[in-house]
Amino acid sequence: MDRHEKYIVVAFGGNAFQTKGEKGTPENYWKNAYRSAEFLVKIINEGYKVAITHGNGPQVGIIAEWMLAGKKLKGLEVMTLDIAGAMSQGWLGYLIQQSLYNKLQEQGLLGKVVKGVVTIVTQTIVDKNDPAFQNPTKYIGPWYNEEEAKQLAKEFGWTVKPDPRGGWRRVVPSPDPKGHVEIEAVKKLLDEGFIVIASGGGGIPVYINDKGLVHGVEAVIDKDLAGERLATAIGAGTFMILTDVDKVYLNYGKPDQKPIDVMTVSEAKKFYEEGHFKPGSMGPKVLAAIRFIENGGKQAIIGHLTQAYEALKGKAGTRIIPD
Ligand SMILES: NC(=O)OP(=O)(O)O
Repeated sequence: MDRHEKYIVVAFGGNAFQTKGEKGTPENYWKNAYRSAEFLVKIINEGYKVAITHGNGPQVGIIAEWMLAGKKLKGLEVMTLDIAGAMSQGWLGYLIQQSLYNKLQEQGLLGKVVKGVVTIVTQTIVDKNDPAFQNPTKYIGPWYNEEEAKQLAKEFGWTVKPDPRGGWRRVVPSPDPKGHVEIEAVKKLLDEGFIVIASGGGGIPVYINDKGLVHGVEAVIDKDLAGERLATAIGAGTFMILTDVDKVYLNYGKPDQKPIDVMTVSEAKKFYEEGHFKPGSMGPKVLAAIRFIENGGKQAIIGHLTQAYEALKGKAGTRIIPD
């Protein structure tokens, strides 16, 4: 596939909305969304056509808990996890959409550099027989202590596991994304000069039946793996994954940890197979980067949200490039 040098997919991690130790108040969500928008504006101002995706792990779990609270207090019905995923796309998409619109407006870029910002409720196709449905691995919602987590598991039939980052959390199935139902709309809007927020939270997991009809399934897809599908499908030259660490590291967290500035896709695969990158953390990010390059992408970048612009210029983050 032809690659468009100036098309870029940017994947926002959790710190785009909430930073460590901070309460999840609306004020904090807005503050962080505006901060994230600021980094994007610098990239947009250089003529990049930007599609944005984002995580939803904490929020989709919180939505599920709000529903359970509503059931307990008022007997309200609980929606399924795919519907909770759709809600999270609206919640987080709205925050990015409005903050980015306002930043572009303030800087006189709206109507000149871009026509507008739009969020697409995006459905991500998975295989309904994906073995991931039998082995929940995706952490969602808040962190608990072991006792609380086990009590909630008993009460609501959840699966809970210790999180390598500390504490215990609910885990749900996370099937491998294949593509997006709305991809042609994403391409059209980008070509027409809109900034597009798509595949939020990895997209709403759906399968397509033998009549070609779409149906939701209960899961949460990894946003970086789904972001790769998006970046490859639109022919983006660059796929940038923004998180809360400055670079990819070998032996991360150990006394001999070593930051990586640049690695070829073969080197990335070797390190991945050697187990340098933790599942549920750097693992899927590096895997998404490997897939992007193997599918014809020019560069994948993994770096800190606040260094997005510098990373795009090769002055920060880790670049994964073809051999
Ligand atoms: N869906 C998803 O991958 O979300 P997080 O990145 O927040 O875990």
